[in-house]
Amino acid sequence: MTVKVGVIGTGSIGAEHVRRLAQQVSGAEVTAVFDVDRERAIEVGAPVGAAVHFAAHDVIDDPAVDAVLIASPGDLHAEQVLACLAAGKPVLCEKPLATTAESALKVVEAEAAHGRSLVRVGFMRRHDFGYRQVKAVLDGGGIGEPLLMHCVHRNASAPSWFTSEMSLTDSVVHEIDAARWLLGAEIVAATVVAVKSSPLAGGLRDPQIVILETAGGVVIEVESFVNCQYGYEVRCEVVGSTGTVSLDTPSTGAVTRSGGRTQPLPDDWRTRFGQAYLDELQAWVDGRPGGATAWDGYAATAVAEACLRSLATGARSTVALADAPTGSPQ
Ligand SMILES: NC(=O)c1ccc[n+]([C@@H]2O[C@H](COP(=O)([O-])OP(=O)(O)OC[C@H]3O[C@@H](n4cnc5c(N)ncnc54)[C@H](O)[C@@H]3O)[C@@H](O)[C@H]2O)c1
Ligand SMILES: O[C@H]1[C@H](O)[C@@H](O)[C@H](O)[C@@H](O)[C@H]1O
Repeated sequence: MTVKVGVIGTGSIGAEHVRRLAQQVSGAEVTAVFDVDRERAIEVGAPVGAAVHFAAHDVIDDPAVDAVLIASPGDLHAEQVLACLAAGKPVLCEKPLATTAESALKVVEAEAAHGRSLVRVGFMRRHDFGYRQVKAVLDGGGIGEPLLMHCVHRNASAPSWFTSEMSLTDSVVHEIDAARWLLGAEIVAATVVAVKSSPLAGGLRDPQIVILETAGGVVIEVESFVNCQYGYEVRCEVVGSTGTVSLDTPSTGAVTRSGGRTQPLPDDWRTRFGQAYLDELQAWVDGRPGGATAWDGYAATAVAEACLRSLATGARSTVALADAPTGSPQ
């Protein structure tokens, strides 16, 4: 059976998802798209034969759409996911699920009322081969008891409209989700530590260091540097009671010759996580379990909110998650 997908938002990642769904994911086709930038929607949707609609709800209500992928700006996600749930359609929502914990919780509650899993959140690192290897070692007890975690998340440069807050809600939110998933624990507190800003960061607080704490006392230290200049780099290391496990930058194409060794770096998330996005889409279309749930999206947003409070005040900020509603897929 072919899953007919409607896509809302055909910007950078929306266009990539449309292309993957149409060309690389088996059992899927893109039947409808919408973007407020109509020319962009036509440019992306027409080559794959999708109907180009005039509103998001036209995509959601289209009888030729079985499932919806949302890749619009983050502040629209919760409302659009709620509309998909009202129509009873499965939805893959790009991160973040919502920009406030309150609106994310409404999504969790609306899904629970359906009593079945309809929402996936695009935390694609859960599908990345390297991250999955780290997870397998941790789950197998390969390093004993996890004690602390170091994370590095660097982008070569951020767009002009990027803010210090977005370094937390757009970038660090990936580490928040990855840490929760890898460690199997909720994060209970966040502290943003003031560090010296790069003179090339255009006035942003950049880099930033964030200290997260889990319920079981594991401390996660995250560096987010969105104007590091040199390329895209995502790394992490979990230190356990009997060893460590690390995710390094994939080292394909390293050149060793007289004078030294050079290793190419990905330009950005497109190249570094290309296979993870594809695996995420294929798993979603196949209806396979795994991937981030609405609850995961809610928890990540609640922790990101705590980061924002800490950024504003300089103080440690605690996270108080609501009780999961009955029937909510975890
Ligand atoms: N998982 C990842 O690694 C990853 C990577 C990139 C982006 N994202 C997320 O995907 C989302 C989109 O990011 P992007 O980089 O593609 O941004 P973008 O600005 O390139 O694209 C957003 C698109 O949404 C459109 N849009 C604006 N208002 C809309 C509306 N009301 N309805 C429909 N479309 C609307 C814009 O015209 C634009 O084309 C963000 O939430 C971002 O955090 C995730
Ligand atoms: O929206 C992007 C995307 O989520 C990338 O995966 C991340 O590395 C960037 O920092 C973020 O700005």
